[in-house]
Amino acid sequence: MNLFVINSGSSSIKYQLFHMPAEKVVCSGLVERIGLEDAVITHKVYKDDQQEVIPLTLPIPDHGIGLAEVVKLLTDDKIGVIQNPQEIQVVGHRVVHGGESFAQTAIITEATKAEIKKLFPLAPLHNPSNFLGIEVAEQIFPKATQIAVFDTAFHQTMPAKAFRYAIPEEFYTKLGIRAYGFHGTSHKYVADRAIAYLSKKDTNLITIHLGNGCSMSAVKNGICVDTSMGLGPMNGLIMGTRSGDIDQSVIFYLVNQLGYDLKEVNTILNKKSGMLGLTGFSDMRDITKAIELGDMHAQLAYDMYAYRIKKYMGAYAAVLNGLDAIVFTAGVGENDKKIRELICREMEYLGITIDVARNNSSDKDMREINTAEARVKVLVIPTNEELEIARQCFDLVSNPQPI
Ligand SMILES: Nc1ncnc2c1ncn2[C@@H]1O[C@H](COP(=O)(O)OP(=O)(O)O)[C@@H](O)[C@H]1O
Ligand SMILES: CC(=O)OP(=O)(O)O
Ligand SMILES: [Mg+2]
Repeated sequence: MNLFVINSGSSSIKYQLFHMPAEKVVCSGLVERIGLEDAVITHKVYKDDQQEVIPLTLPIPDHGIGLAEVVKLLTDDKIGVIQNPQEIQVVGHRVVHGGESFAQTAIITEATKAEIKKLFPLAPLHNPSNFLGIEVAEQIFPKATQIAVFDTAFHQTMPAKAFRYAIPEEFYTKLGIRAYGFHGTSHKYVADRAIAYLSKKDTNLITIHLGNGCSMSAVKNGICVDTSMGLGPMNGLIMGTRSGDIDQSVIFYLVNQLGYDLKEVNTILNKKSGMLGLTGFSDMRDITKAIELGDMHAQLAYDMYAYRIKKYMGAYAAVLNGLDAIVFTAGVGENDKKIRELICREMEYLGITIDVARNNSSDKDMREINTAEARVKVLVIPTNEELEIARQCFDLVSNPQPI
């Protein structure tokens, strides 16, 4: 079976074409820096264990144009891997917000699309591009079964004491206002790998997903018990362009005292804050370069970013009542050794110490970076949301659920 996975992030589109059930990757790619002048598509074709890499640099203003370019590459006369879009039987889509309607992966119907659309206001950087991806894919692959895999699904196991807000009861019961959590596909994928690696029955894990969006989860025996994002993907850690936790008074002050309207405040907190607001750069690679050039704003932002994560680690170690491993994943977590070092500095009390040489290794595979004597394993596990999505889609079409 040819199964194509589309993962639209806030700044990127990742995609992979799999032969299932063998999980063989036929081609994969990444459209990065969407919205910037120098967006890059890196398309990889795998043939007989050989890899051909095709890099293209072109302006890509939005996710729709990005996806159209990807489809051109898939069906290209010379480097294409399919001749006809009808060769794709299943398309798996990452959908960020599924609310309380979707604790499981779902076949996309008009009703599913209506639910996804209803949740646009809660995930404005994501659900619209996920939805666009679905509509583009329905046109390009009209014969394929389209399936949605939700970021929120993994977190549906959180207990009410973790997901409820202390606001009047009816806001939850009538309006569904609660914490949902995001990046669930990634947290689940790396947690499952960590558990297999630890080969231990009872496990307490903290998974730390640091991409453009960032979140952390406390995972007990493979089940999510708490996570840092909330009603929408704005809460918790400092991110590329999102503030993470702030005192709600900031919003009232901006609106009531300084005359901002709520739309502006939303744009500020979602798109102009986080590392971008503090430094002028949203991409961690630009920030580390600025630090090397002596930029004090960049250094402070970097310190704040690490400090916020450290605070959540303390909270989650308490929630879990113990810790076997912490896992770093996603663009920043997998690649930025300095941030891992800064986060784990002075954490001996929790049993966390990093081995400098192991942390500096440029090995791309899953690896352990703690010192030999450390009580807690510190793991770097490359996330693979696309593979996790492919597995869940394959399971669903192989064992369809009664409706
Ligand atoms: N070598 C690197 N060093 C530091 N940060 C990196 C590196 N490579 C990628 N990143 C960071 O990873 C981020 C993107 O992560 P990713 O998980 O792909 O994000 P998303 O899925 O949210 O678009 C970029 O913003 C960049 O800051
Ligand atoms: C939910 C979220 O923040 O996703 P991403 O990191 O892909 O932007
Ligand atoms: Mg991502």
